[in-house]
Amino acid sequence: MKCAEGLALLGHYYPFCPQPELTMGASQHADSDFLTVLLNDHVSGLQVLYQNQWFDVPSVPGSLVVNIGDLLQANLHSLISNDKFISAEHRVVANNLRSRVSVACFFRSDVNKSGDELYGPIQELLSEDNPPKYRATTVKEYVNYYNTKGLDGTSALLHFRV
Ligand SMILES: O=C(O)CCC(=O)C(=O)O
Ligand SMILES: [Fe+2]
Repeated sequence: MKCAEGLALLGHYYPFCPQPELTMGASQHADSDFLTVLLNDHVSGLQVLYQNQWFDVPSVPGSLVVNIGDLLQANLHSLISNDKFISAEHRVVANNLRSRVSVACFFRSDVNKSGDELYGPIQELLSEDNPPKYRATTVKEYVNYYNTKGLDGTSALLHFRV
C-alpha cells in the first residue's frame, strides 16, 4: 500500500525548563502518518492519553516506542482501518532538571512518488453494519490539512468523517 515509502525523520531537543508547569514540550496530538517509531534518551516526558487520563511512557534505554498514526488508526479515529485501530493521542511534558532528546520516524507514503494515491477505509473491513466512516483522501491532502489546522487539541480526522 506504499504506506512506508515516505519516511520522515524529526529530531527533537527539549531544553530543561525552570517552570515546566507553564509550558509543554509538545502539545497534545496524534501523528499524521500511518506508524511512528520513536527513540528517546533516558529522560522521560512522553505521555499517552488513555481513557481521558495522561500516563507517563517509561523511558527504557535502547527501547523504541511505536505509535499508531491517524492514517492507520484503530478504534476511534483511523482512516484506513475505519476505526478498528486508534491513533495514540500523546504529548511531551517539560522537565525542570534535564534536557531531553528524541528522534521520531514517521512512516507515510512518499507524496512525490504516490501523491495522488487515495487512502480510505479498506474495502475488506466494510459491511452493511460497518459502513465507511471516512472519505478517501491523499496523504498530501491529509498532511496539508493537519499542518494548517495545527495542534489545537482536536483530531484532524474529524474533517474527513462522512
Ligand atoms: O519527543 C517525543 O517523545 C515525541 C515526539 C512526537 O510526538 C512527534 O514528533 O510527533
Ligand atoms: Fe507525535
